[in-house]
Amino acid sequence: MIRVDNVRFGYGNAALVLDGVSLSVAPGEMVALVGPSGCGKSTLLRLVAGLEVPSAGSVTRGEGAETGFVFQSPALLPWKKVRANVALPLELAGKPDTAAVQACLDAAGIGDLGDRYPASLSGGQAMRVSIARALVTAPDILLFDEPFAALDEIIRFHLNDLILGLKVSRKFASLFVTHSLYEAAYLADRILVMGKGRFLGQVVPGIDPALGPKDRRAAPELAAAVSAMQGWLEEAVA
Ligand SMILES: Nc1ncnc2c1ncn2[C@@H]1O[C@H](COP(=O)(O)OP(=O)(O)OP(=O)(O)O)[C@@H](O)[C@H]1O
Repeated sequence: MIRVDNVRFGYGNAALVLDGVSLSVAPGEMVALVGPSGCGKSTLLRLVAGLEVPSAGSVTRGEGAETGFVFQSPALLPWKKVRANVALPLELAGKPDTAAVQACLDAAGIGDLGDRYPASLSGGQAMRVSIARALVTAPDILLFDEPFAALDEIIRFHLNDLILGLKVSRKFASLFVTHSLYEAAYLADRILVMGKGRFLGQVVPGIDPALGPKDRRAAPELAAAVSAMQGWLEEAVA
């Protein structure tokens, strides 16, 4: 669904931010990107979204693939009710669909908040609205850029489980940028560890998908995946 082939990219005449990066994401697969601040994770997402163009190499998405974005800031329009915020991508595409909006509110666990204004929501609820808005066009690809970094840990755990459920029910392919090695191990099928402008290595947690949240968080595979990521990152700074 996503293929990045030997991409090089720099902003303007500045030094290269990405220097020969390749990755692929299969339909329904979630790949996490972790790495130190400034290594180029967000830039890579922008290239995959088509917001930037590589100076060498190529980025391809599945033919006709619909792409959605979830950022750290929910960026809701304060003068519109929750329902209207979620409906916005469909309105902009000229394809209003009230049932799809309600289905996405339900899927995000906020089926009863459609008539509220953003100012009345908690941070976790606002993020759920942002997720519902990203789902409303039934995307084949979802790009997450540190979506839960500003939220407290318990809310973050709930949202992690929401994403795991949606990944199965909505079947999108996704790239998930996070600073949390633990979150990456909990969510992703595969984790790509980045150093400055390039990949250092890959970690496959292999946690049994049948495990419930409590057992998943306690799984030895999760701890092993975090430790493997730490290994790659420490080697890079050594
Ligand atoms: N619009 C821009 N113009 C010029 N340089 C930029 C721009 N955006 C990012 N950069 C630079 O590109 C490099 C990579 O930035 P990027 O935001 O992709 O890193 P990141 O890994 O996502 O960082 P963080 O984890 O802190 O969000 C940094 O040196 C940054 O200063």
